Amino acid sequence: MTYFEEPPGVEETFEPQWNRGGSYRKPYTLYRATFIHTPTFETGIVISPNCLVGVNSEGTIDFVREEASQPAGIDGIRLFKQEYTGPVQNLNHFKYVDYSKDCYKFIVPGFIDTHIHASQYPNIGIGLGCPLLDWLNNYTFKLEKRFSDPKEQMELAKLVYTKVINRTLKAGTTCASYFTTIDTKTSKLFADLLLKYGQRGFVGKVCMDHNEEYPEYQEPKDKSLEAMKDLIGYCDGLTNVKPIITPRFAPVCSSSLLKQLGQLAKDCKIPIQTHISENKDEIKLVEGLFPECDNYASVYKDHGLLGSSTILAHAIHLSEKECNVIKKENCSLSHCPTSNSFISSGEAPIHKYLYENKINVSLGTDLSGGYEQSILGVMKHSIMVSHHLAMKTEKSKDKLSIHDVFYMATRAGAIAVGLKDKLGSFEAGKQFDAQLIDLDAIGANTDVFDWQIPKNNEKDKWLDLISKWIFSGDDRNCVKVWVDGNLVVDKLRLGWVLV
Ligand SMILES: Nc1nc2[nH]cnc2c(=O)[nH]1
Ligand SMILES: [Zn+2]
Repeated sequence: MTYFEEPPGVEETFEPQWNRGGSYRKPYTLYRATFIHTPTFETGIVISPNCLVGVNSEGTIDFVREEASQPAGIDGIRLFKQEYTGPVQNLNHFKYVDYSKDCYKFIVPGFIDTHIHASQYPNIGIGLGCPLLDWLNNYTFKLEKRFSDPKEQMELAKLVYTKVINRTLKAGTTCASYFTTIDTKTSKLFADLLLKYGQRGFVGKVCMDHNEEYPEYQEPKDKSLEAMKDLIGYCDGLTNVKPIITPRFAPVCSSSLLKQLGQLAKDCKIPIQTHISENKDEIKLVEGLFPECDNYASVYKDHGLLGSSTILAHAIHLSEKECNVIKKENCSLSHCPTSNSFISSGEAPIHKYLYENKINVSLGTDLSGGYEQSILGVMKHSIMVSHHLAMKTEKSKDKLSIHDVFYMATRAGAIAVGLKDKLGSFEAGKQFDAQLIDLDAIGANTDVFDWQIPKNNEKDKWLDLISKWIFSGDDRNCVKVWVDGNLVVDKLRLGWVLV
């Protein structure tokens, strides 16, 4: 038997070349650490100190042994090997990474951001105080249009898309459902960059053919459909980078485009993302444009765009009738509270959607309506917005809990992007998409005092630490990130820099 225990910081580095068909094989790796996840909505947060997780060369979790009783280090590994009955035939060479002795470190699933506009990244923090429709016309369409300008598009796209992928990855986002722009060439470049940096992602070339307020930014219906098909072909055969059909939102799409996109999604078995019910003026606009439809949700339903692979972003002002349609169609919502506050769109009643309507609700940064690139920040803001809602409604049950937001950031996200069997928690058969959190990371804000350190698996103390992480932590606490078992961010490695 050979094994090597590596000090934190000198693990394998990411080599992206296998993504388009290379043959790199990772060593079988055993991770020992405190693992924290929400396997189901009902279970709540499960904390497993001294847990042993085996990850095979495909990055798939081979087994999870909770509260492994073996001693850490070589003795434990010898014992483990004797007892191993998993599917790997020849477990002679493996790597062993042990974080269990460090009480400030724990491993959580990678975050899943279910609504983010990659092209809007440069506009973070810009446009404060502008309501949605003005914000789109004054800031957003202008920036997105530049990605179609032959004079600057490739340079601009490379600059912006490289930054947004790396910023989100280093904040623990292992998978995201992106909007790009109406431009196909730069959307393809975006797919290439996801592959290059190793983030799992959905590429949504924006489809819109009816932009009355800003006619310079739209494209003819047939061109939009052809471009979408072109992108679908481009992503064919890729495992971690997939296309997603993206009618921007009903006000800028003709009925015919919506219908044909619904059909395309069905024919090619491709997921769908769009916006819904974000702003009251937007809702009035939709009523005027689609008088034959019952409500905003019905516009999408009547055009064949609702189903279990549909992500609807914002959903702040839904009627009960619309909630019923969304539940019946098994769609997921993406809650974007930082954006809803920044553009002052409203406070979505997420507790009600989760517990009464039983709709799957995930989280989105919605850059750059949202100013927060990290899902950890969105978790914090979700709770704060729910407290404001509860003060307004005088219903304390409107408040979201730590468990709710942890679940929404991980498991609910996996359900929303159609990867519930593959991502979102630590179970045998799932991919190892994970982040190592260090509350004692260099430069971090999270001060943990002696009496706050959990001993003997004290669950309440662990929950306090998780709460401390959500409220006073940030991307500095996320020190390593794995996608498919590949280490794609390693801030413990000497010389690590953000691209
Ligand atoms: N927040 C937000 N809402 C939208 N509705 C339609 N397009 C957008 C967008 O880019 N951002
Ligand atoms: Zn959006």
